[in-house]
Amino acid sequence: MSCRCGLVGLPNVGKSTLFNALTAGRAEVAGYPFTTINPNTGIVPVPDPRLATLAELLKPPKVTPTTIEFVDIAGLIQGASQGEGLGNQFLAHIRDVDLLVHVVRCFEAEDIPHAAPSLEPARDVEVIDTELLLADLEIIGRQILKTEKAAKSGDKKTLANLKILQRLEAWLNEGRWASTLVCSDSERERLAELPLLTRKPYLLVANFGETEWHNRRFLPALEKLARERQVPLIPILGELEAELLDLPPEERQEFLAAAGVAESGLARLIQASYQLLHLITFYTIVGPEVRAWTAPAGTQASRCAGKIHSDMEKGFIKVEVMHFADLTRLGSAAKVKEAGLLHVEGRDYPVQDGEILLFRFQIR
Ligand SMILES: Nc1ncnc2c1ncn2[C@@H]1O[C@H](COP(=O)(O)OP(=O)(O)OP(=O)(O)O)[C@@H](O)[C@H]1O
Ligand SMILES: [Mg+2]
Repeated sequence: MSCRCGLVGLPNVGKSTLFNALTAGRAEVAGYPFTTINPNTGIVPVPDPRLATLAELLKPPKVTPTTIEFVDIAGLIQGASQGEGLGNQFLAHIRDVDLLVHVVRCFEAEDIPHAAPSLEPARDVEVIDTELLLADLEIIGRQILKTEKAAKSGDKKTLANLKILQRLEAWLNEGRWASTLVCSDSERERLAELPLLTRKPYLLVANFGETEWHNRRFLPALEKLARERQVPLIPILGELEAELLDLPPEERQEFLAAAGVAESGLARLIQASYQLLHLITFYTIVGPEVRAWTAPAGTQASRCAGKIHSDMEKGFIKVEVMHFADLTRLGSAAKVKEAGLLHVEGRDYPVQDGEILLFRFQIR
């Protein structure tokens, strides 16, 4: 399923710190570059107010949130696309993820070396983004060479391929991202076959120290950049949030509030990632368990059943559907049915975000 979020950025910007804060994990964190070499992977529960409301209403013994996966990747440096650092190897790890979470350092610390002569987050973002663009340009360049040879035959489809590749090359050369190139469906399909980094959904995380959080020194430049690029920007006190993990959740909130943070940046990051991946949440209420599940928007009911159990997909008969909003407004499944708001759908039904599903199936 498509929901792997990769933490990328320069070395020593706090990727592993953030990963640990997200996953309550124990990835190695240290004040020297390239601490992380092999990617760390962790499964993270998705904070979900609707699930909390269902739990409150139905009081089931067991409540299971849905999850999303984060991958802590090694730091990239300038020249990575040319093999600097562990260059291409790290880029390969980035190709494996579905979403790029670009972590940028917004904390001064003399004892923690920075990959650039000064701390300038907006420029640091450009350094990494340029490497991603260059890596894509290399792929496109190779494809163009190959396609040019093949196009000599005059084959129409090959000529069309060549055209979109050349258009994308010019676009990337202007510093723009493959994801923003306007193209036809068939062109999009062609580009989807290539392992391009700049086609992936992308968001920026600004990892602040407490001093910088309060003086807001780096924020305006990053906000401007995020606006221009039309990407979400999530400011976060990464180290503080990682340290608070040892405390019970209520106390965490108190500490964050004391540091001037209204809402945990981690929760915002998880939710933003979820949205960018165009995922929906559906719910099941079976026996003692209320559970949230994730699927890409538009997934058919039988495929959703398959996420729960392959037998449910194979033996799918129908699905009874009600909406979260109706259940919480009316208070019980019986009342939803009485009001005529429970509908029965077949295997091709595209499941909507917030629906509560009861699958009917036979074991074959
Ligand atoms: N918000 C922050 N404020 C202050 N220090 C921080 C913050 N976030 C991380 N650090 C410190 O920065 C150092 C580098 O952190 P970390 O190992 O998480 O970076 P990384 O990006 O994973 O590095 P690498 O690319 O080498 O794996 C650590 O000493 C960590 O404690
Ligand atoms: Mg690391």
